[in-house]
Amino acid sequence: MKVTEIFEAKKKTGKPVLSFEIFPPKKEEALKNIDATLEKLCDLHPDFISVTFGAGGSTVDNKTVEIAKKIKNTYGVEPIVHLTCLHYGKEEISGILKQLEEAGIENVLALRGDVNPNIPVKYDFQYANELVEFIKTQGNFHISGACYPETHLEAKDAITDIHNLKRKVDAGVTHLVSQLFFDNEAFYRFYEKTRIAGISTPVEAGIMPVTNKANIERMVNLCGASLPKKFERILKKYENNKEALLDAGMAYAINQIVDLIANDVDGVHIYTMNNSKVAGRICDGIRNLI
Ligand SMILES: NC(=O)C1=CN([C@@H]2O[C@H](COP(=O)(O)OP(=O)(O)OC[C@H]3O[C@@H](n4cnc5c(N)ncnc54)[C@H](O)[C@@H]3O)[C@@H](O)[C@H]2O)C=CC1
Ligand SMILES: Nc1nc(=O)c2c([nH]1)NC[C@@H]1CN(c3ccc(C(=O)N[C@@H](CCC(=O)O)C(=O)O)cc3)CN21
Repeated sequence: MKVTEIFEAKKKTGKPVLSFEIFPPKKEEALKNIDATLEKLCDLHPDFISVTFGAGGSTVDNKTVEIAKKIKNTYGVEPIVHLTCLHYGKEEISGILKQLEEAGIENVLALRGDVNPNIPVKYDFQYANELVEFIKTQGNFHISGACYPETHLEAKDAITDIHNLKRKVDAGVTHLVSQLFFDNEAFYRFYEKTRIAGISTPVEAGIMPVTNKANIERMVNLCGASLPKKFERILKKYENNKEALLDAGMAYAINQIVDLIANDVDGVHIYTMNNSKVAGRICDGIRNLI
């Protein structure tokens, strides 16, 4: 099923779409555990699960398609396959799309991807909208894209970023997933701007539950998300108490999601990142809201 159809069906129920994100583990050992993780995540009945793509290098070692197939065929959940294009060329992307078509996987998330200084850039694509245009020529895929409630770090300003987002939507993106954020007001302001710009696709809110301080700091540096005062106080108070920080992080994420749902958000995308325990705790907290 295409993601657009999932949004249409969910809209009729008055409930938001719920999705998770996972990554193919790098270590052989973790790869063995992925089945147990997938089983637990799929037991929570998300509407779809997105699977990240390597930053670059060999497409042969890339486990993304294999994991997406498992999500679809073994667990009956719809997968979305991320595709990044800075470090891949047209032929490689085309090859992966062929594999997806053969596997009956219809949904992709077209990303430019982060710059990896250790891998040479291929110059077939510079921005995600170019990847979207290329995918359009390669088959009948539903294409999702990323968006930035607090503006992409490399963008000149917020207006330019929204104009670039509109270009990406005009190229064929029909669903947006937001970068992670901790301040819902920033998301609401951004959502309004997308409507003013003439973007009418559903926008899912990206929520990253705090599991440890180092991880959050790394992600905040990479994404440029602002930290509200009340969130900073939590991080500071519990930075040396792993269990307490996890409890507080769960409560914060659940609180954010409850507020988003109360404000009729189209969907919530949880950056669960292979942590089924965290996904389970969050779903427990919102069981009657979704
Ligand atoms: N779930 C995930 O894995 C997510 C990953 N990301 C990462 O965020 C980064 C950016 O990816 P995308 O949003 O796909 O990139 P994008 O190509 O849509 O935008 C990247 C930057 O280039 C600008 N830009 C876009 N199109 C342009 C054009 N045609 N001409 C000039 N400037 C343009 C944008 O304003 C932005 O500053 C990547 O590193 C991606 O991997 C972001 C969100 C979620
Ligand atoms: N700029 C940007 N790049 C991204 O890759 C990205 C975003 N933004 N925004 C949201 C999601 C969140 N992402 C994440 C979040 C956490 C981990 C993580 O916990 N990684 C583990 C293990 C990594 C591994 O084994 O490969 C870690 O401990 O760092 C990974 C990707 C990827 N996404």
